[in-house]
Amino acid sequence: MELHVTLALTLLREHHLLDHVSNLTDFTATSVSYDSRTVKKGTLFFCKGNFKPAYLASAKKQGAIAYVAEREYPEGQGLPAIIVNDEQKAMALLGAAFYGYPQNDLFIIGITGTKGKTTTAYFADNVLRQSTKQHSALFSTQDRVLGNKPEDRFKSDLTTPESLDLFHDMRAAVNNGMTHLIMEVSSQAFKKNRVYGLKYNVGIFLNISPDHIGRNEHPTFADYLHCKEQLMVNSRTCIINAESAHITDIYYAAKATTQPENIYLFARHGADLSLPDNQTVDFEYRNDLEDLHESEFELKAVSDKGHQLHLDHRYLTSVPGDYNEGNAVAAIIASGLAGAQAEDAVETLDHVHIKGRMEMLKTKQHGTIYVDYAHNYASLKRLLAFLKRQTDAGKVTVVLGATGDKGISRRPGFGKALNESQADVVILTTDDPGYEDPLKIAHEIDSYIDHDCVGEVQFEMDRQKAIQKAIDLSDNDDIVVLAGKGADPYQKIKGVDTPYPTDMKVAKSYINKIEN
Ligand SMILES: CC(=O)N[C@H]1[C@@H](OP(=O)(O)OP(=O)(O)OC[C@H]2O[C@@H](n3ccc(=O)[nH]c3=O)[C@H](O)[C@@H]2O)O[C@H](CO)[C@@H](O)[C@@H]1O[C@H](C)C(=O)N[C@@H](C)C(=O)N[C@H](CCC(=O)O)C(=O)O
Ligand SMILES: Nc1ncnc2c1ncn2[C@@H]1O[C@H](COP(=O)(O)OP(=O)(O)OP(=O)(O)O)[C@@H](O)[C@H]1O
Repeated sequence: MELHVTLALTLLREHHLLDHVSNLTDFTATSVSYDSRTVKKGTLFFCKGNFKPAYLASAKKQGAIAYVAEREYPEGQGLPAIIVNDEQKAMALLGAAFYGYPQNDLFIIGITGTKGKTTTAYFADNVLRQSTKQHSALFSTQDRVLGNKPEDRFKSDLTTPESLDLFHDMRAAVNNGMTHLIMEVSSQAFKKNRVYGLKYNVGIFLNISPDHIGRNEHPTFADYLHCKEQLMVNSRTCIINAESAHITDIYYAAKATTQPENIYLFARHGADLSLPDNQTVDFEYRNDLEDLHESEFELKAVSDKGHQLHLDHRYLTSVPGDYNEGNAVAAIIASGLAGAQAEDAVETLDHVHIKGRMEMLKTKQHGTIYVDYAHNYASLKRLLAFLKRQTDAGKVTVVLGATGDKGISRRPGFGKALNESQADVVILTTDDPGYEDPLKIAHEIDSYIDHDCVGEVQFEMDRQKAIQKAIDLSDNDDIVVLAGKGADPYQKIKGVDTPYPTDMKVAKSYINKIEN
C-alpha cells in the first residue's frame, strides 16, 4: 500500500480541504498513522484530536516522511507539511486512497440506532455467514472480525473505528476473501468524520432516544439525530423501523438521496404509525410466542417491493425480548438485500448468542439470572417491561449503577424506568464510575426513584457483593437482572480499566458455591 503526494494533494484539493503546503518534496508514503507510537520510516503522520506537538517530534524522529495537520508546527520543521481545514475529513479521504478503496470490494451494511446496533449486527452476521459461506466481516462494538482465522478476530475499542483503522481493516477483510461487511455506525463516527466519504449498500436505522448528549459527545439531541441520519443520507438502500421516534425526519433524510423504491419500512403488526408522504410499511411482523428463552414471529411483506425479497416466513430467535424481534427483522431484510434467502435466516437466527445481551443463567434454588447491557432509560424500560410480563408469580430484582463522567441523563432515566416498571427490589451499585464517587451516583439515581412504586432500594457499592445479595434475596420463581455492564470485563475507575470478572462470571461462581 502506498500514497504518492500528488494524488494526496489532488484529492484534498478536489474536496476543498487543502489550505496550503510547506516544504513540498516528491514523496510516496508507505504507511499512514495518527499515533506517534506506531510511526515507522515512510509514514504520513496525521496530527488529530487532543494531539500534542511532542508527538510530531517523536513521529519525525521515528521516520515520518510528512505530516498532515490543521496548522504548521515547529516540531515538524524540515518535513513536508500538508495543512488542511479539517483533519478528520482529510484523514478519512487519504486513508481510503492509501488502502486502495477496499470499500469498493465489499457489500456494506451499516447499522445505526440508539439501541440494538450490536444485536442486529450479530443477527445479520450469522445470516450472511451462512449465505456467503463464511465470507462476511463484522465491525461491532464487541468484536472486529476480518476473516475466518482466530488471528482475524479482535476486541473493539470503539463502536466505529478511526478512519485509518477502518480502511486498514476493510483492506485486511478484502485480502482475506471477505465479500460482505456488517458494521455498526455510531453517531460519533459521523460527528468526528471517521466515515467521511464512505457509502453503504444498505443502511439500517433502528430507533432514536435521548442518549450520548453531553461533554465530549453531542451538544444537543438535534445534533445527535442529525449525525445518526447521515447513515440514511449515505446509504444506497435504507431500512427504517417505522415505529422509531422522529420518523418523519429520518424518512426525509433517507429520501434526500434515495428514491422511495429503495427505502424499506418495517413495523410490528398493529403499531400506531404516523408516516410522512402517505407512506405505508413494506414489512410487518407479528409475535407468535415470547418467553424467557426465545421468541417466534412471523414476517410478512405488505408491499410489492417487499414481496420481491421473498422473506415471508416464521422465524425463531434465541435472544429473548420483544425489542429483539425488531432487531432481527432489520437484519433479515438487510441480509435479503445482500442476497440471503429466508432459509438462511431460519437456519441461523435461533442459534445466535450475543455476549452480555439477554444472557440467562438458570439456578436450582434461586431466581433466573439475566445479564443484559441495558444502560439507558429506553433499554431498561423495555427490558423490565418484557421481564415483568413473563413473571406473574415472582419478583424482579435489579442490580444497576450509572456511569460516571458521561451520560448524566441516564440517572433520571433509570429512576423513571424503575418507577414505571415497578421493580420489586433495586440494588444500586457501581458501573464505570470514572472520576465520580459511585455512592454519590447511586444516591442521585435514588433521588429519581418513587419509593411508592419501587418495592425496596438497597445500596452496595461492591458490584460483586451486590450481585450476591440479589441472588440471596431471590426465590426460584424470581428474576434477577444484572443490568448495564453486559460482558464488560472491567470497571472504568479514575482513568484505569480495572479488571472485573464480568457479571455472568460473578453470578456463576456464586451459584456454584451456594448451590453445590
Ligand atoms: C471524542 C472522540 O471521538 N475521541 C476519540 C479520539 O480522541 P482524540 O483524537 O482526542 O485522541 P486522543 O487519544 O486524545 O489522542 C490525540 C492524538 O494523539 C495521538 N497520540 C497519543 C499518544 C502518543 O504518545 N502519541 C500520539 O500520537 C493519538 O493517537 C491521537 O491521534 O480518538 C481516539 C482514537 O484515536 C478515541 O479513542 C477517542 O474516543 C474516546 C476515548 C471515546 O470514548 N469516544 C466515544 C465518545 C465514542 O466515540 N463512542 C462511540 C459510540 C457512542 C455512540 O454511539 O455515539 C464509538 O464509535 O465508539
Ligand atoms: N431495539 C431495541 N429497543 C430498545 N432497547 C433495545 C433494543 N435492542 C436492544 N436493546 C437493549 O439495549 C441493550 C444494548 O443492545 P445492543 O448492544 O444491541 O445495542 P447498541 O445499540 O449496540 O448499544 P450501545 O450503543 O450502548 O453499544 C440490550 O442489552 C437491550 O437491553
